[in-house]
Amino acid sequence: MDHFSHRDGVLHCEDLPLPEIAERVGTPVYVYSSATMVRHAEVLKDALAPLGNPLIAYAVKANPNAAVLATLAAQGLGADVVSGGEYRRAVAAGVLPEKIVFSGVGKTAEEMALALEGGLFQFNLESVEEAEMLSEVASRLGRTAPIGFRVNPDVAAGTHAKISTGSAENKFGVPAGDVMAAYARAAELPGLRVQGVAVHIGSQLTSLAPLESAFRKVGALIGELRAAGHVIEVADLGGGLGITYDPALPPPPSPEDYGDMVCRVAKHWGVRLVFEPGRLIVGNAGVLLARVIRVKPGVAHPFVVLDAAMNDLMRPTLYDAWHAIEAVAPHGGRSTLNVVGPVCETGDTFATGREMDTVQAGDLVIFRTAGAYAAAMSSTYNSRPLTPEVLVRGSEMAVVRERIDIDRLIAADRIPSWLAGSERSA
Ligand SMILES: Cc1ncc(COP(=O)(O)O)c(C=O)c1O
Ligand SMILES: N[C@@H](CCCC[NH3+])C(=O)O
Repeated sequence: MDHFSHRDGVLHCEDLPLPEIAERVGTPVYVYSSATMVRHAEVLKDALAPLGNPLIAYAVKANPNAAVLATLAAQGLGADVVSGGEYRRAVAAGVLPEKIVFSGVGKTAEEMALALEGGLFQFNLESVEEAEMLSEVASRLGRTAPIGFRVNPDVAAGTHAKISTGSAENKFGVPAGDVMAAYARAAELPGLRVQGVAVHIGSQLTSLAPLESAFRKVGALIGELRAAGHVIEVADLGGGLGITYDPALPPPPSPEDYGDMVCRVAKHWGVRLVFEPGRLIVGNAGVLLARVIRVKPGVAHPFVVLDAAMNDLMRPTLYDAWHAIEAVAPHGGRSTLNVVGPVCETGDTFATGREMDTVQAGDLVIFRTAGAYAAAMSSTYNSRPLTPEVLVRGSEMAVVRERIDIDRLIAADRIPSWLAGSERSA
């Protein structure tokens, strides 16, 4: 069921008409459906239930809003974090530390200490150098760090090059040929307890084949590691399952298909499985609601200039990503349009030659599938305010991030004293 649908000719989020949100909070604004997030969490839990007691550690980077994290924590989900900031956000929102995995190639000693003191399920390490640093930090704190290495299985994920992580040339993970030596070294380090293995090959994967190939390599590796005397009780299979952006394209595999594949491959590994889904849980639970500032004539097609821009939604310019754009209260016609924002970059283009609802100045539009890697990647480029976020539940709404306005941004800047004699102070 789609929680963003038309009722009486107007798009609603659950039971709330989107124009009401625009009126109360202004535009642009991110709008999230609580019911969609809960349903996605439930569908995934059901799909993975045959695997025993898997840990579903939501990838916080997809949408780190505290209200989103609290919604998912209430569903029993843990968190996959990649920074001290994400760790702190997750814990502050109610995620249990024992359900947190810490990923990422560049954890600092401070971030390691934070997670060791607060507690976590596992560090996913990406190099021997990192293992050595973690052992030192843990020893200094009188703790033992539970670890697994993230292996780079060298499989082509078949996704956009900028979000592919499991090929040999990517910075992520320990190369397959170095994995046994990495575990041997970790076993010697006093501050570490080897417990698992991890893999993650990329995001927005639309085929199960590369995932299955990576997981089979992990299965073989578990056998080799055990034969070498390591205790392997955990396998973290990462995230990456794709979602529908363009309904005209074939749908990605369902969570059920994914669960069946994992069952076939991993059910008898004798480990606790961990999953790190991000986009799958929140991607289709959010839209970006924006207003048309004006429609400007163009040579090939008119330009629809919105009050949202690339600083609010980076995905189109960064990955050539396609997001559905729809009028909130369609007038009935269809047109071929270029949809752009006000930022001074040609890349501030959301769609070129898009056949879509005809719109005029003052109309509201939405970008669908803007729950993941959208608000999370926004900035204040061009001194634009940071877009607020709203969570809807039924006919209730809550502003879950305020608009960070320009006054706050100006107040955060400092003019150094050595400029005191300059013209501006005259
Ligand atoms: C280590 C790790 N885990 C999980 C994810 C979440 O990926 P997705 O949102 O595609 O499920 C990512 C992002 O690619 C990641 O780098
Ligand atoms: N930011 C990317 C996904 C990155 C996944 C993180 N490893 C996107 O919007 O598709």
